[in-house]
Amino acid sequence: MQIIRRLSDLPAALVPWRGAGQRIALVPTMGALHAGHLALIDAAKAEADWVVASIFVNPLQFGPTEDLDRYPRQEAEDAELLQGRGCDLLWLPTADQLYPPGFATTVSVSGVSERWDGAARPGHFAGVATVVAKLFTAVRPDLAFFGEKDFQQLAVIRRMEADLGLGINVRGVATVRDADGLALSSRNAYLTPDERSRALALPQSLEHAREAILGGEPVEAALDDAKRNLTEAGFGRIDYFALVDAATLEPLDSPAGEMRLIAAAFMGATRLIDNIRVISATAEN
Ligand SMILES: Nc1ncnc2c1ncn2[C@@H]1O[C@H](COP(=O)(O)OP(=O)(O)OP(=O)(O)O)[C@@H](O)[C@H]1O
Ligand SMILES: CC(C)(CO)[C@@H](O)C(=O)[O-]
Ligand code: BAL
Repeated sequence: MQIIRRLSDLPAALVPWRGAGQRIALVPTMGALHAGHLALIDAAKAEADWVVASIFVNPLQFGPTEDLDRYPRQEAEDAELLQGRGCDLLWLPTADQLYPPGFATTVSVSGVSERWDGAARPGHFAGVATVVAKLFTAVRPDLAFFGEKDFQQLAVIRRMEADLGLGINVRGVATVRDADGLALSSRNAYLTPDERSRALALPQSLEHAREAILGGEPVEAALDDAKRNLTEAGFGRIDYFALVDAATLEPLDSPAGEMRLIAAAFMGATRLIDNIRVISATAEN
C-alpha cells in the first residue's frame, strides 16, 4: 500500500490506474478505523480495481464547541488495518493543503442538509460537502463508498454528486454493529463502560419503534415512547428521533413507502447517531 501525504503527489500515483476499464474507488474517512470502515474497503474492493482511502479529520465540519481537538487519531494502526484489508493507496491530506490561505469556497447542499444533523450541527454538512467535493476532485474516482450509519450524510453526498454532475457512483454500505447491536463509531471510544452499556438503548429504541409503527401504533406515540426509553436509559439531550422518507428525509407522521427511523442523542458528552430501515408490509410485497 502506498502512503501519500502531499496533494501534489497524488496525480502521479493515480496515473497507472487510470487505464481503460480500470475502476478506482475512494473511501473517505476521518480515521480511528473500525470494522465499519473496513466493510467500506471490502465493498470498494468488490467493485473496483484500485482502492484509495483517505484519512482527514476535517476541521470545517466541526462546530466551535465540538470534539475536533480530542477526535481520536491513530495513523499507524489505521495504515496497518488498511494494508491488511488490501487497500492500494492511503492519502493523508493536511488542512493547509486542502484549505490553502485565502480558501473561500463552500459547497452547500440545501434541502436534504437542513433538518436533523444539519439543524443540530449548523455548518456541519457544508463542511462535509466541501471536503468531499475536494477529495472527489483530487482523486477523480469512479466510485465512492460511504456508510449508511451516517444516513443523512449519504443523502447529502448523493445530492451534491448529482447536482455537480461529477459522474461518480456513490455507494451506501449497511451499518456494521457490535454483537449487541450498537452501531460501530469512532466516537464510541469516548464512552465509559457504564455509558457503553446504556448506549444500547439507542438501537433497541429504534427496533422497538419500528415494531410499534409496523404494528399499527400511531407514529407520534411510538416516537414519544422511544424518546422516553432513551431518557430512562440515561441519554441526555435528544437532538431528534424521527420517522422519515428514506429518499427525501422529510418527516412522516404515518407510514408510507421506503422509510427510515433516524435518531441522534447524547450519552454523557458523546453524541451518538443511528438509523434503521423500515419497510411496510405493502412495500415489501
Ligand atoms: N458502523 C459503521 N458501519 C458502516 N459504515 C460506517 C460505520 N461507522 C462509520 N461508517 C462510515 O465510515 C465513513 C467514515 O466515517 P468516520 O470516519 O466519521 O467514522 P465514524 O465511526 O462514523 O466516526 P464518528 O464517530 O466520528 O461518527 C463514513 O462513510 C461513515 O458513514
Ligand atoms: C465523509 C467524511 C470523511 C468527510 O469528512 C466524514 O464526514 C466521515 O468520516 O463520515
Ligand atoms: N461520521 C460523520 C462525521 C462527523 O460526525 O463529523
